[in-house]
Amino acid sequence: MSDPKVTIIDGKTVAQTIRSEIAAEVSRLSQTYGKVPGLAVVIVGQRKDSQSYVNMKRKACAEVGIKSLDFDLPENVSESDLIFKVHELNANPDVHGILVQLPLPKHINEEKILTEISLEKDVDGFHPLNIGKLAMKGRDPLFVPCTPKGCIELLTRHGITIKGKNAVVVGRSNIVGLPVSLLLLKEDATVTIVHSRTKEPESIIRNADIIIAAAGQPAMIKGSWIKPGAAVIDVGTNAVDDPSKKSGYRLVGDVDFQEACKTAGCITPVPGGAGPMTVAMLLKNTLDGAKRVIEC
Ligand SMILES: NC(=O)C1=CN([C@@H]2O[C@H](COP(=O)(O)OP(=O)(O)OC[C@H]3O[C@@H](n4cnc5c(N)ncnc54)[C@H](OP(=O)(O)O)[C@@H]3O)[C@@H](O)[C@H]2O)C=CC1
Ligand SMILES: Nc1nc(=O)c2c([nH]1)NC[C@@H]1CN(c3ccc(C(=O)N[C@@H](CCC(=O)O)C(=O)O)cc3)C=[N+]21
Repeated sequence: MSDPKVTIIDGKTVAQTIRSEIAAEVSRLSQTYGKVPGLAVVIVGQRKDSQSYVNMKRKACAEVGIKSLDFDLPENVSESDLIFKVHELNANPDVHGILVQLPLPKHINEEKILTEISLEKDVDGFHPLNIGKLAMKGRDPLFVPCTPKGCIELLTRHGITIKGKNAVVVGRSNIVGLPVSLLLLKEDATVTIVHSRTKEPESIIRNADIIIAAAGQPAMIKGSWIKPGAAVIDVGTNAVDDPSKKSGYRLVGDVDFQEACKTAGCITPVPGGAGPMTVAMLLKNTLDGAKRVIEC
């Protein structure tokens, strides 16, 4: 049993609310201008997890009225053919957002591909210039990466103040840990980043008012590492074997959820926390990108 004082942050419900708001805006655009936002999703190869994420995005687009265009390229596609595809999408006026699903196969230079995506269509917010602006004081990127944006949205929609708080981010990847740290800093938190070389992570995490876990390590953060009352956003999405499930696995976060519920003030579950928010923020970024073009 969890402590009755803990609030479970229901990302699925918040995401659903945001999706309804987006659907209303899409319908307004469609009625006023006869145009709808378009999202192009490029996927290279047959990774099962990538296919499943892309399916979720496709379904979410359909639900809010965003037109989704899917491009499945073979695992052995050349870097130049992938760049050609990106350029084609950059030039396509029906496309307002371009997402190239990561990770890419080893023979393709990820940085090169992400740099080729038009800044105005970079709905993942992974273009180096968008990330650079996120890192700089007084600059605003055109797009903020979806998972980090979703984490902040979950905190603010639950009335959790970020300003002046000690925030600890576990992980420093380009797609989650680093951008969420930059975003928390922009929101005036005091930010510490824990990574695989950090000595004594427990004592650092124990000092956190806000914990963002994005290490990809199942249940590595124990209940005893959490300061009483802390807000915990668990981005980790780890598949662990579970023979009792039809799929043979279940998803767990980076935080030991059962234990953490005894100490945390509020916490996101996995699944149903940060994941659905990522998809909602992708739709929001696509809508915002489309509005900049359609309403100009
Ligand atoms: N819910 C969602 O929307 C999303 C969920 N995810 C999930 O989030 C998790 C992280 O993803 P991603 O950022 O892409 O992963 P990466 O593997 O790219 O990065 C993991 C980061 O965690 C650090 N790390 C690894 N082990 C430890 C440890 N024992 N202690 C402290 N830090 C550690 C690594 O440190 P170092 O840099 O030193 O190697 C690295 O910075 C995964 O479970 C992924 O599935 C990811 C994207 C979106
Ligand atoms: N260019 C790019 N952009 C990304 O944003 C991106 C990417 N590449 N590569 C992979 C990661 C991972 N990611 C997730 C999105 C949604 C859920 C999600 O909705 N998860 C559900 C569960 C899903 C399930 O049941 O399988 C949940 O947590 O409730 C998870 C993970 C986006 N990523």
